[in-house]
Amino acid sequence: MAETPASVADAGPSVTAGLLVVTAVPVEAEAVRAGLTDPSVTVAPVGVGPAAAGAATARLLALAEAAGRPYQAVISAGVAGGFTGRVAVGATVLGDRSIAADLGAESPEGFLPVDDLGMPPEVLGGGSDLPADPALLAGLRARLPRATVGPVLTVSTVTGTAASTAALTARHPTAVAEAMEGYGVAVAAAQAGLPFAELRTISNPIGPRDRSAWRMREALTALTAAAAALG
Ligand SMILES: O=C(O)c1cccc(C(=O)CC[C@H]2O[C@@H](n3cnc4c(=O)[nH]cnc43)[C@H](O)[C@@H]2O)c1
Repeated sequence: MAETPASVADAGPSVTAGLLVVTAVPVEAEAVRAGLTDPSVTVAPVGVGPAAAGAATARLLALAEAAGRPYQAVISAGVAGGFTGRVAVGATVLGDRSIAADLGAESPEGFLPVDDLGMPPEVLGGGSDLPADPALLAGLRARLPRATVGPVLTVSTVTGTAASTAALTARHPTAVAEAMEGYGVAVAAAQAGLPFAELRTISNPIGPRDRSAWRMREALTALTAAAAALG
C-alpha cells in the first residue's frame, strides 16, 4: 500500500505530490482545479458511471506507474444526490465507504448484495462496500470540518422514483449521498494498492426525478471551495 500524501493525512502544509483526483465530467474537473493551490495535484475527468470511471482511472494509474511516477492516492470527486434529511443541497460530503448499491440480485424478498450470493471471495475483490483509507479520510476531515461524513452509494441508474428512493433509504440507513463513479474508482485504487477517498458536493435531493430541483452551479461552487482541502 502506498503512503498517504503527507499534507492530506496530517492536514499540514499544502503539498500533495502524487495525488490523483478524478471527476466524471470536465466541468467538475474545472471546478476542482479552480480550488487547488498545489499544482502537483492531477485532476482528470474519467467519465460517467462506475465502468468508465474505473477503467479510465486504472489506465491513468498504470501509465503513471509505468512512467516511474506512480500516484500516491486517488480521490473520486464531483457532484452527487443527497438523501433528504441527511444532507442538504450545496453541502459537502466525505464518503467513509463507497458502496456499489445496485451490484447484486433482485429477489421477491428484496435486493441481495453481491456479497450475499455465495460467490467465492476471490471473485468479489474487496466486496461491494469499500472503506475509504482511514489516514486519507482523517486528513480530509481535518481540512473540511463541516463536511458530512458517511457512506456514499454508487449507482448505475440515478434514483428517480419515490419507491426506489424509499427502498434505497431503507437498505442504507446511514448513507448520505449517491453518485455514479466512486465504487469503480475505489476498485481501481484498491487494485493498484493505493489509498482512496470520495469527496462530493450535493447538487440535488435524491427522489422522484425533478430536474428543476438540481442546483448544479451551487454544487460546483461548493466543489471549488472543498477542493482547497486537497492541496
Ligand atoms: O436526468 C437528466 O436529465 C440528467 C441530465 C444531465 C445529467 C444527469 C445526471 O444524472 C448526472 C449524473 C452525474 O452526476 C452525479 N450525480 C449527481 N446527482 C446524482 C444523483 O442524484 N444520483 C446519481 N448520480 C448523481 C453522478 O456521479 C454522475 O457523474 C441527469
